[in-house]
Order: sequence, then C-alpha cells, then structure tokens
Amino acid sequence: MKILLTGASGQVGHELARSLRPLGELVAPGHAQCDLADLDQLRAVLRAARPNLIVNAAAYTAVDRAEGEGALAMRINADAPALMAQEARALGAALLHYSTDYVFDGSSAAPYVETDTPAPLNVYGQSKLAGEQAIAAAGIPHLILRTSWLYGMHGNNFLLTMLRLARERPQLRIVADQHGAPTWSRTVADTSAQLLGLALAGGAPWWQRHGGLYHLGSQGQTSWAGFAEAIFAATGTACEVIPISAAEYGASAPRPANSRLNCARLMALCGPLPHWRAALADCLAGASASGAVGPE
Ligand SMILES: NC(=O)C1=CN([C@@H]2O[C@H](COP(=O)(O)OP(=O)(O)OC[C@H]3O[C@@H](n4cnc5c(N)ncnc54)[C@H](OP(=O)(O)O)[C@@H]3O)[C@@H](O)[C@H]2O)C=CC1
Ligand SMILES: Cc1cn([C@H]2C[C@H](O)[C@@H](COP(=O)(O)OP(=O)(O)O[C@H]3O[C@@H](C)C(=O)[C@@H](O)[C@H]3O)O2)c(=O)[nH]c1=O
Ligand SMILES: [Mg+2]
Repeated sequence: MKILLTGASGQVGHELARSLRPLGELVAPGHAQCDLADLDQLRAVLRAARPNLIVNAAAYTAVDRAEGEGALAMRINADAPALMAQEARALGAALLHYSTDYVFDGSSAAPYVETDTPAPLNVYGQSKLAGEQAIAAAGIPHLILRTSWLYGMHGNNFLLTMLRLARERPQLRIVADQHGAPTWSRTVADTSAQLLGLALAGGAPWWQRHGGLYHLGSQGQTSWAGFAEAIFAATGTACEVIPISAAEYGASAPRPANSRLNCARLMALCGPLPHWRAALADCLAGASASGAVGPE
C-alpha cells in the first residue's frame, strides 16, 4: 500500500503524517515539489509515484483572500482534485479528500446532513464544492470528509490567533452570531485513519457500500465568541470577549450563520466523535505538557 499525502505541512496534513504511517508506505511531497496550482507538475508527480491511495489535505484555505483570488482558489480546490480523481482512475487508486461546512449557506435551523443542498456564500466555499463535485463525478473509490472550524497547536487557526491577540489586547470583539463545532485537526486525522483502515480491510466492496461523502466534526456547538471564551478559560488567559455580530465585524467574505454538521453517518461507522469542549481540553493538555501554552 503506497499512500501519497499532499498538504503535510498544514493543520490536518501534519496530523495525518503521523496517523497514516501504520497504513502503508507514505510519500508526502511538499508545496514546492507538488504545487496544486501547477496541474502539469501535479500530474507528473502522481504518475511517477503511482500511489494506491491519494490523501489530499492541501487546499487554498484563506477565506477572505479567496474573494479576490477566485481563479487561483478554483485551480487549487477544484481543478487539482479533479485531476487527482482522473489520475486515480487511471492508476486504480482511491482518493480521500476534505471539504468544509462553508459549502452551505447556513440558512437551515438544523445541523446539516450529507444530502442537504449546498449553496456556498463565498468563493472559498464555491471552490470547495466544485472540488467535491468533480471527485464524486469521477466514479472512483473515494471519501470526501466535510469538517468545520479546525484548530490545533500547529498552523494557522482561530485557537492560535486568539492566544496571540490576547497577549496584545485586554479585550477582543468576537462574532457571536455564527454557530458551529470547533474541531481539533487530530480528531480529523485519527478518524480518517480509522476509516481508511476499514476501507483497506474491506476492499472494493467496502468502497462501494461505504464510500462517498461524510460530515466529520466535534459534537456540540458554540459561536466563535463562545469558542474564544472557552480558550481563555481553559488557558487561564485574562482577556475579555465582547460579543459582536458578523455584520459589525465586517469580514470581506460572508460566512454561514449555521455551520453545524450532523455527523451521524460517520459515527455509525466509526463510533462517537468527541464533544468540542473535551477535544479542546485534550488539545490544550498536550500543549501544556509540552510547555507550548499556559498561564504566564
Ligand atoms: N482550516 C479549517 O478550519 C477547515 C479546513 N477544511 C479543509 O480541510 C483541509 C485541510 O485544511 P487545513 O489543514 O486547515 O489547511 P492549512 O491551511 O492548515 O494547510 C494547507 C496545506 O495546503 C498546502 N498548500 C496550499 N496551497 C498549495 C498548493 N498550491 N500546492 C500544494 N500545497 C498547497 C499548504 O502548504 P504550504 O503551507 O507550504 O503552502 C498546507 O500544507 C482542506 O481541504 C480545507 O479546505 C475544512 C473545514 C475547516
Ligand atoms: C480574528 C477574529 C475573527 N473573528 C471572526 C471572523 C469569523 O467570523 C470568525 C472566524 O474567523 P477565522 O478567519 O479564524 O476563520 P475562518 O477563516 O472563517 O475559518 C474557516 O476556515 C475555513 C478554511 C473553513 O473551512 C471553515 O470551516 C472555517 O474554519 O471569527 C472575530 O470576530 N474577531 C477576531 O478577532
Ligand atoms: Mg481564516
């Protein structure tokens, strides 16, 4: 089993580089060796490596910047995954890909299920939806895992942003009218490895029966302001959270008010996913044991 992993320097990819290792031989070309914006280079890398499984954790994830870089976001988030699917078909390989809560417009009152109709509000969400659709149309064994509000001690994310800003300011104005489940990147990577373990044991019949689209996020829900408060409480950080509306914050990309994902389909296969507060505590406990965070 040869696995090709993209995006190994990102939040999820960093965790996958560890969690996928027991499953086979892992090759993880970086951005410079395998640029998803360069489709000729991507094709050449895939043809040279001849993996049995492609795990695509690379993406264009700068949500606000994407509003002004639509063509680049589409190439990386849609055209590159489409090419991966095409090459996977030629190689007889499977493809594991990630997508986002931002494919939805957030107007539903309930957590979203996989069969709900996507209607992205922003360019990033549009590009991610186009990537999903290209993979689903390719007729290859695949998994598309939609997750939300990722954080961890590695990479660019809301947890690290809050800890940094709290060192600079006594108060932070944080959006309180967008709701979702903060998800630890390690939860995504470990659950991905668990699913792939089942797939490798089950072979083609497993992919036919269980392949496709899954929602994968923490259980429970909060707002960004609630998440910030939990981060400060858990780390003993003295910073006041002032709840504001998304309209007051005025980000360039609109974001869904409801980002909640119903993960029942995945939990039926893999067992319960952690509550977001429990996962946050686990993440911070590991960081504090390593001296990365803690009260000053
Ligand atoms: N972050 C989040 O909150 C959420 C993310 N997702 C999805 O989860 C997946 C993983 O996201 P996450 O780990 O947060 O992403 P990160 O932004 O942390 O990392 C992105 C990775 O992609 C690489 N990358 C970016 N552009 C290119 C390129 N042109 N060619 C090759 N590699 C590239 C980066 O490498 P380098 O840094 O070297 O450029 C990095 O390794 C993505 O599909 C994302 O859409 C879904 C929901 C929430
Ligand atoms: C830094 C900051 C952000 N915010 C708000 C803006 C926004 O509504 C919300 C989150 O902002 P961020 O830019 O950290 O997060 P954002 O880039 O929107 O995060 C998204 O990333 C992509 C990749 C996804 O797929 C999504 O699931 C989601 O995690 O918090 C504040 O209210 N105050 C602040 O000081
Ligand atoms: Mg962001």
